[in-house]
Order: sequence, then C-alpha cells, then structure tokens
Amino acid sequence: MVTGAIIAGGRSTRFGEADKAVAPLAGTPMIRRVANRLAGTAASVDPGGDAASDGDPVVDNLLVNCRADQRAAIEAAMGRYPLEVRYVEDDEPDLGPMAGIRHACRGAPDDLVAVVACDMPFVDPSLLEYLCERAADAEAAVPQLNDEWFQTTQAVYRAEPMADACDRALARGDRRIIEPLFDLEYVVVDHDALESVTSERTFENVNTREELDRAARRYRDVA
Ligand SMILES: Nc1nc2c(ncn2[C@@H]2O[C@H](COP(=O)(O)OP(=O)(O)OP(=O)(O)O)[C@@H](O)[C@H]2O)c(=O)[nH]1
Ligand SMILES: [Mg+2]
Repeated sequence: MVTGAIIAGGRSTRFGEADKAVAPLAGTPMIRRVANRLAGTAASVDPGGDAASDGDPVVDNLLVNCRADQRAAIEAAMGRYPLEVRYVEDDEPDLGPMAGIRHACRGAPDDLVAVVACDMPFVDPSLLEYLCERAADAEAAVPQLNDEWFQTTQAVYRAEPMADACDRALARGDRRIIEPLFDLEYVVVDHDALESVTSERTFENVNTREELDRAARRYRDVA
C-alpha cells in the first residue's frame, strides 16, 4: 500500500504574493492537478482537461503537508476523491521541504510514501509506480537526472526509516533535503531507467508566474 504525499508548505516567494499550491493552472488549482494524477481522477472531477491523469489510482491514500495557515485554502482547492485525503500540518513552519517530507512520512497510513511537490503538475503516475517497484527491497527510490541532482521531491520513501532519518538530520541542524538519504538504504533511479518509463517533463516544476503560464499552455496541449 502506498500513500501519495503532496508537499505544499513552502512560501512561494518566487511566485509573488499568492500561494502557488492553490494557483489556478489552466483553470484548476495546481495542487489538485497533482492530486488528480495520483488519484487517477480526470474528466469526471476536472472538466476542461487533464486526460493524462485518467486511469487507476497509483496510490491508496492521499496526504497533503502544509502550514496551518494554508489549510483552509488548500482544502477548498482540492477535489473530491474516492481516496481518503489526510492533512498533516508543519509543527514549525519554514524548516524546508525535508521537514515537510518528515511530517508526511510520520502521518502516512502506509509503509511506502510517494512524495510529490505541489508545484510538479506534470508528475507521471507511471514513474511513481515504477519507483514503488524499485523501492521494494530498499528504504527509498530516488530519481537522479545527472550526476548530482537527486529529485528528492518526486521520490518514494519507506515511511518510518525516512521519518527517523529526517528527525536525525534536523536534530543535528541539517535541513538539506538530501541529508536523510545518506542514512538510508536507497536506490538511485538513473537517467537510462527514467528514460524507459517517463520523460523529463514529470519533474518540471512551477516557481514563477511565467512558469505557470507556460505550464498552462502545455496543459491545454495534453488535455
Ligand atoms: N512543509 C514544508 N514544505 C516546504 C517548505 N519549503 C518548501 N516546501 C515545499 O517544497 C517544495 C519545493 O520547494 P520550492 O520550489 O522551493 O517552493 P517554495 O519554497 O514554496 O517557493 P520559493 O519560496 O519560491 O522557494 C514545494 O512543494 C514547497 O511547498 C517548508 O518550509 N515546509
Ligand atoms: Mg523554496
């Protein structure tokens, strides 16, 4: 069983005043686009697009991690899902994405946690399925596009060991998102493996208004 965990506790500073998690992307809040892809829900709940998310859910439960002050807007932005959606709030804000992943792993009802940042609206469900397979005999499966860049915010973790590793890193004052990995038995999913299951678009993330506009144009193309 797998929990799909959307990490949304950031301040969206490059985006401006608004919270990018709930910003409309081609008419649908970005976080909902991410959730739709995990939940396999498409036209029925999301008129106007996202054919790419049509299909079976790749997760058994959904979880959203955010700050307490974001919660109401995010709940309003999320769709209705046949899966349970849990909300896990940061106990202390602004500790960074790794602290968000820690909360997600602590709050997940399943042993495996497929983490996706709220600003990755093109996340490919088949990649998440593949990462879950690769994590079968490990504590994490993390994509690596080139020699140094680990895609830690679109990766699969085993809930308890990852939460413990995050706690240890944070306890020694290290907030780097990569840090807990070195404490785990992790599998690197390299470029060739990635190429066989998905395209780099799955990792495209939205940081600015311009990137949101560009993503919206692409969304209309794939819908
Ligand atoms: N829980 C939690 N999540 C965070 C935090 N900072 C970033 N994130 C999430 O991590 C993911 C990647 O972070 P960024 O792309 O830097 O997003 P951001 O920090 O909101 O945006 P910027 O302020 O422009 O850097 C996004 O899904 C964010 O919501 C944090 O302090 N706590
Ligand atoms: Mg940031």
